[in-house]
Amino acid sequence: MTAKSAAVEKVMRLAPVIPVLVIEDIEHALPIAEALVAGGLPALEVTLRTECAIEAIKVMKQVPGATVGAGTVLTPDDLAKSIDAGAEFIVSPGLTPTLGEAAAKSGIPFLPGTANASDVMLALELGFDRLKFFPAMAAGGPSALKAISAPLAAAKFCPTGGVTPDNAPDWLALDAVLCVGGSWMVPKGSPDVAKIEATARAAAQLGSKETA
Ligand SMILES: O=C(O)C(=O)C[C@H](O)[C@H](O)COP(=O)(O)O
Repeated sequence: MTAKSAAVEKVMRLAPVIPVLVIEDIEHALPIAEALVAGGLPALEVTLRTECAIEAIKVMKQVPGATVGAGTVLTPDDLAKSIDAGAEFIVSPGLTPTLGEAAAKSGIPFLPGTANASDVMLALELGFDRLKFFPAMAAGGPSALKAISAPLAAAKFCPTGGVTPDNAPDWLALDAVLCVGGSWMVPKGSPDVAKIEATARAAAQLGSKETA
């Protein structure tokens, strides 16, 4: 494993699933984070897709046991804002040299997005080998990732995008997969915390990868 990716691997091994969160109302941030952590999913990815996302990162960090990261980080500016808010890891749907260099310079655990062999080769060139595979199902599903990782065995992945409780076991069965990401635990709208906790608990049982 590369030195740059060691810290993000720790985040990937916290649980089999990283919930991908779109927080529309800041009042939802705390109850959602509490329910997910109580259900056994401590790593939380707050996407920078909504106005209150940065505030939501700050709020969720107050939950004991939560490891809160920023998702949909597209630019060095997004990266800086996320770090200022206290994000503990960074997820991006893709990878550019500019973003990769900024993330490396900051030293924050970084999970860049890749969708094909060339993306993975760029990530490896930049020193990252713990990667998001996005959009996981649309990019070909488990068979595509299996094929990509045959010649690029140094890379390990968090497939995200179209992952469901039904197909997650197929992903988690791959040697190249350390965890998956998904939004299914937290549907849109006012949070039903009991339901979120129960869905999180089921997700946490999906089969975690022990540290080798
Ligand atoms: O926002 C980002 O940074 C992304 O890369 C996209 C998200 O990871 C997916 O949209 C989650 O996918 P679903 O679980 O299918 O909802």
